[in-house]
Amino acid sequence: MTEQGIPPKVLEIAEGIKTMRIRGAGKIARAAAEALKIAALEYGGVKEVAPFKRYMGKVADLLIATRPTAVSLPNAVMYVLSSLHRANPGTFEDAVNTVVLTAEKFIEESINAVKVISETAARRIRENSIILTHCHSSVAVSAITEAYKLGRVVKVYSTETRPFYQGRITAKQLLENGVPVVQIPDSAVRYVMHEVDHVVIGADTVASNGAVVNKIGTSQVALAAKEARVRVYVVAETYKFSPTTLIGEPVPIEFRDPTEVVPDSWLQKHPRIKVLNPSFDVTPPEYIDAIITEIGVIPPQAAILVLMERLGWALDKIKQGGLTKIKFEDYTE
Ligand SMILES: O=C(COP(=O)(O)O)[C@H](O)[C@H](O)COP(=O)(O)O
Repeated sequence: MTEQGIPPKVLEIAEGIKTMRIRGAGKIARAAAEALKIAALEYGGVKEVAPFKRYMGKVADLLIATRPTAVSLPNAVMYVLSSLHRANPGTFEDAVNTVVLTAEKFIEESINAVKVISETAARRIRENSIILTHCHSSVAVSAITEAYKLGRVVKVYSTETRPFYQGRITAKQLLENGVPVVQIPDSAVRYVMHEVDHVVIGADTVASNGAVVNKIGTSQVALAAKEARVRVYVVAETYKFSPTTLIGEPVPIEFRDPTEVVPDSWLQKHPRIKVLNPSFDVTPPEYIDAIITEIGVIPPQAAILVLMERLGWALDKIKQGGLTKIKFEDYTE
């Protein structure tokens, strides 16, 4: 990336998100907040509020364009930049401070949310449980580890999560935390489901109707769990709830390069075979038993209440402007 005037460290974070060196909805959100903080501190333009706001809007657009599906990314960016709108800073220095302090607040609250969710989720895991998780969710790993510390987990099935194999990160982290883990191919989910007591998964986006968008294959896991009457818990911070879904905006699903699925040489050999690589899917609310957030455990159908409680400021904006999408200049101008 070669955007003019944007500090190299910020470009590096944006590139890291794009190439999935920084991945997982929570980490992406915190990295974006950190990038905004760096951008504010390293701003090299005219030291006045208006050009600074325009510059921050540009940085926001760059960050948001990196990956489309996890709403944690635009929510984090909006949380930080809307503070500029709310605080209405009189001086350039106040404006920079506002961004820096709000970014730090977001990061701190986000880390704290993971802790609260983990403690809450651990209490819902029964003694001697076998857990199944999919992909790599830092909240799910933390929640499962917390339950293990309470002596409630005897084994975790971790799917390998083709094509990017995030499940290997999950397996390694759980093992480092002392949790007995068994790595399985995604296609073995239904085979092991009869043994499983709880499915614990993360989320990239929760829609206003309680549908959960998460790593591709999550909906198949939930389907197999429903058939086997296994409870499915989604562990997700409230900034993963999407305000724009309330006005009917669909959650954009990211499609990634075919070479993540098959090697380029194979594609060259078989030019008429098309390869589809959707990165996320949607699990309908009826396949989810509870969404565990830092403000409590809710049935997916109560997602709207979380949106009103935590993202009311974004909802107000939608109502006022009748916007089909929340635009960043609405917060920064
Ligand atoms: O689907 C993924 C990661 O997808 P990707 O690897 O494509 O980013 C995770 O389950 C959620 O992001 C939640 O993660 P966390 O709980 O860490 O926020």
